[in-house]
Amino acid sequence: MFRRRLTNVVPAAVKFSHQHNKFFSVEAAQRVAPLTDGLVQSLQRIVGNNNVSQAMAVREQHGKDESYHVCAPPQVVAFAESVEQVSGVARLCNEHRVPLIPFGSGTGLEGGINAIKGGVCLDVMKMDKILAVHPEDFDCQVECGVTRKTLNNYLRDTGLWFPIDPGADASLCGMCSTSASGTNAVRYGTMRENVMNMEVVLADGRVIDTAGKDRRTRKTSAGYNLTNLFVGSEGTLGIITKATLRLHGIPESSVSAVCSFEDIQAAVDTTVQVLQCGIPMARIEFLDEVSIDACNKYSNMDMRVAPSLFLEFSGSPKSLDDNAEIVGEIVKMNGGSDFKWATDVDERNLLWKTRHDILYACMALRPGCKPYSTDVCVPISNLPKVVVESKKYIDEAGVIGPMVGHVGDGNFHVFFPVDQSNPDEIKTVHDVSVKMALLAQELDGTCTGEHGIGLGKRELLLKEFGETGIEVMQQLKQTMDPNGILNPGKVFF
Ligand SMILES: Cc1cc2c(cc1C)N(C[C@H](O)[C@H](O)[C@H](O)COP(=O)(O)OP(=O)(O)OC[C@H]1O[C@@H](n3cnc4c(N)ncnc43)[C@H](O)[C@@H]1O)c1[nH]c(=O)[nH]c(=O)c1N2
Ligand SMILES: CC(C)CC(=O)C(=O)O
Ligand SMILES: [Mn+2]
Repeated sequence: MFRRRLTNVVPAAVKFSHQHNKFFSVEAAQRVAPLTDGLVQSLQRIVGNNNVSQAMAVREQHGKDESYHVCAPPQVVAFAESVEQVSGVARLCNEHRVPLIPFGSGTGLEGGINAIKGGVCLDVMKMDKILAVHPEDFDCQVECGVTRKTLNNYLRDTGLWFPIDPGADASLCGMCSTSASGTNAVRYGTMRENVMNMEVVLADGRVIDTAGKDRRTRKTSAGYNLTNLFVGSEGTLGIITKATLRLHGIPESSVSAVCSFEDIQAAVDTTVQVLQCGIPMARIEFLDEVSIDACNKYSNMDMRVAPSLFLEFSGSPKSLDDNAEIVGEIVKMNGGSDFKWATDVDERNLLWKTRHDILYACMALRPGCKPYSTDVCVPISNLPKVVVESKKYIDEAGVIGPMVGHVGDGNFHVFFPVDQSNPDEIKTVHDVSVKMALLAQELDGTCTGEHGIGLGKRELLLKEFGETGIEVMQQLKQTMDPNGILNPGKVFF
């Protein structure tokens, strides 16, 4: 049979292995078996001719996310329009032992969609229907391509919203697959707490509902928790085609504020004390002085350039006043000042848009660079130590590393703007990132609170779980995907 060779044109790139402390080229990992014309034709039969593309521009667009990980294009991109098509593509790839990579909105930060072993990228964004909203039960069901902003626009007149808010307008099933969260997690939890059920296509094309068909209960004791097995599985165990999500009532009133501190210790101590007092914060986000400076420039703001907290209170007007007063006292006790209140909706939206755009503000500090981001999360009482030590690591390494954090969850990020083509630079920031993660792990924390493992944190996962823990995960993977077709090379080596 005639075989067409689809070469993977991958820019010279490096992948760092700290186990062996050396660099090796991603290109080596990219030498993959060619796809047959027959397989491409079968794909066209399943999803339609117009939904299969081998154009280089389309492949490159699907071979990278928003991070510094170098583009690794799939050999072909297929666009699915129904669960039957997703199932057909999975069955085909499984029969032919071809890698299959689910693709949402491509906003991930750990190289989760990069096709490091070639294969078929399955873009599911055309499956974008909001299937049901049950306002009386506070839940809804969406197809995988619906984004969080589309859902919230749709819900606008219901008095309900879906609060999980990664800065990007990500697909809701991509968010399930990375266990995403954001600035509202301190009040509403992460994707884990807000997904009730999912329809998932398995590697061999079978379709399951993780909590049983049409189940949408607040609680369940029925069998194993398959829903939470798939949340955070990063496309390695199945393709999520629908999600049933919890909704929440829009609070009666909200007010936001910014306040600043002399040093980062004071800002983070304030956070810990506020939470320990049991104040039900709607949001509490930390930005260091480098981030504030970047925001001022990018978002045209005039905040004092100092370590700061962005706060939000919500609830009844009376509870807002009471809580804001207590927090004000704690801020003052820690030497904080310069409270700026945002009461009307436009002012509040501007403040949170500034926060959500921070990645782009920080990237503007070094135009042309890409973000390498850290994501450690620790028990709240250990947060001050990890933040302060991390700042020292950044300063010692002499790199640009703005810090921002969902500190109410014990989670924060450093964004390093890096030149993707400079291995020395990547190694320098990687070393800082590993030191931070090891410290967090030592202090009962995790290397990733919300971005996932992808390509970038596989060795840290081994550290976090130990060999037996990883072995159990690999046994699960082997059971569910015996031919290893689903997003190979992610989460584990
Ligand atoms: C500016 C900005 C700001 C933020 C963030 C990004 C950016 C660009 N993020 C990260 C990102 O938005 C988050 O990881 C999303 O969950 C990714 O969703 P996508 O749909 O883009 O998945 P994307 O397409 O990038 O895929 C990510 C992973 O999920 C898998 N996948 C995607 N769809 C799937 C499906 N239907 N079934 C199975 N697997 C699937 C992919 O294979 C891949 O492994 C983030 N995150 C966060 O948690 N908190 C934050 O604060 C932010 N902030
Ligand atoms: C670190 C990032 C790039 C995005 C993020 O998670 C955030 O802004 O909170
Ligand atoms: Mn974040």
